Amino acid sequence: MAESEKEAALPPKEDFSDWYNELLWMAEIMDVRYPVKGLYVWYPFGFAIRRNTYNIIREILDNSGHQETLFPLLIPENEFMKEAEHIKGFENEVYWVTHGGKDPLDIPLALRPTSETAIYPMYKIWVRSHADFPLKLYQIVNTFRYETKHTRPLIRLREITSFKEAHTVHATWEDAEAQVKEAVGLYTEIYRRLGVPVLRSRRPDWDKFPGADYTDAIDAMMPDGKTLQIGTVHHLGDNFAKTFDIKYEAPDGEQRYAHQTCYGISERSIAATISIHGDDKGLVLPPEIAPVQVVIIPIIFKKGAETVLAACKDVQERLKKAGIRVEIDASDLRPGAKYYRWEMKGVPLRLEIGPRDLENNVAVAVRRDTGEKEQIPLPEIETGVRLKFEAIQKSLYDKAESELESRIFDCAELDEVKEKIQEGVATIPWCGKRECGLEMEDRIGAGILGIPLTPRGKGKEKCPICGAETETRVYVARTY
Ligand SMILES: Nc1ncnc2c1ncn2[C@@H]1O[C@H](COS(=O)(=O)NC(=O)[C@@H](N)CS)[C@@H](O)[C@H]1O
Ligand SMILES: [Zn+2]
Repeated sequence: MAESEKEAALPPKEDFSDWYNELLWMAEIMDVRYPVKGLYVWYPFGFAIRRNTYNIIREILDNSGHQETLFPLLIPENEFMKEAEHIKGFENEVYWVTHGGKDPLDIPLALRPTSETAIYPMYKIWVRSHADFPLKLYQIVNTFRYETKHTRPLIRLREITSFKEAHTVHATWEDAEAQVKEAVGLYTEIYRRLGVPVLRSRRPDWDKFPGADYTDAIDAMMPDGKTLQIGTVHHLGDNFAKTFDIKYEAPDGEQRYAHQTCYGISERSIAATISIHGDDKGLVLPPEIAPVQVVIIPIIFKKGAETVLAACKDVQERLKKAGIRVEIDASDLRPGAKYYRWEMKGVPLRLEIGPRDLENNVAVAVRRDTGEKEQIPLPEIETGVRLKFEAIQKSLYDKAESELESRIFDCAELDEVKEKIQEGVATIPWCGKRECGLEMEDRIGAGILGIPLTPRGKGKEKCPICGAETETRVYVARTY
């Protein structure tokens, strides 16, 4: 567990990078002191946020026809090296196991960077007929990528500890396309539950997943104006089916290659949530994922201390019975120090109960996100707290959404794009030709994020590189 007192003070959020690093420690999310670069340790409090977040992900996947499973971590080299594009995309990132004890392994084993090459040899055995479709499995595992770019807890790890990967199989390309659309919708819903508004776009061809026909991506806007890729959905066509010989008997008796998709989310989901909602006092957590949803602070004076404490315990019991995660802070810290500690941990609602409140038969509810104070009659405490949670959830999302919208800038030419991506995401017309796209990236010094899935074109415009007429605008942004 972390030291009792945190000496350092949390930097202001506008120093986002320092704020983020300090917060992970002061709110006890992840400990970065593990002696392997890119590998970090979950504190129990952070792990509880992860558990609550992934319960939402499981709920949404399980309620949309997915089944959870678990495949091995180690992938034999001969399977890993089967799909050319996939190899090219991952050969510099994959870790290899070469020995078992003192014995060198006759076939080196890859630590999964993602699990296509672990799963698809099994899909080849399992898939027989169109009646087997749609096959929609997912797993939540750790994966390993030898990232050479700057590693960062929750954002860019070498051991991705919370990699949710779904792998689906369908009869036709169109069925797989429909699944991609469903997955994009599911990811949008997952992030709405986390209070995180997202940008959805089709990655340019040169930035799609290795071995995919195309990649649709979900990006969040981080406080520093850079975007973070917090989910990706890939249409794999029949590329992997041909490589791994995944065939099915069609209704007409023909043997056909299957069509596939895969889509992933990692602990970046938590990075985005704490970064977008946090403030100068620390975490601000959506109630649904807060490990502690309510903290009760007894306001104790010499006289009547017992009565106040007993009332607090009663409120705690009632809230627990209502399924709410609630603590009482009856420590001998002065109230201000208590508020500081629980605000750092993002507890959505504080209930203050003192002798005068008992006389009025109320508790004073203080919202973590707005600081707003309001009395809740004790007889209705359960309902009152639930209503506060709903108000907090809505307000977090609405605030983040208007912040995101205010940081999307429709630009007329490249110089304006260069300037605006310092603050957020720019849109600019693009004819769609590769050479124009690459030239544009070169001139701007930042990447094309993608073509918005909800078009943002403004009628007929000109490609800033070749002048061709186009109705498409693309997102351009600095990214993590
Ligand atoms: N090093 C990393 N650390 C944390 N999250 C990562 C890392 N690399 C990728 N991710 C997250 O994992 C998601 C899925 O990764 S991916 O490479 O785009 N896609 C796949 O691996 C596909 N097999 C779908 S599961 C990404 O959208 C990104 O949000
Ligand atoms: Zn062009």
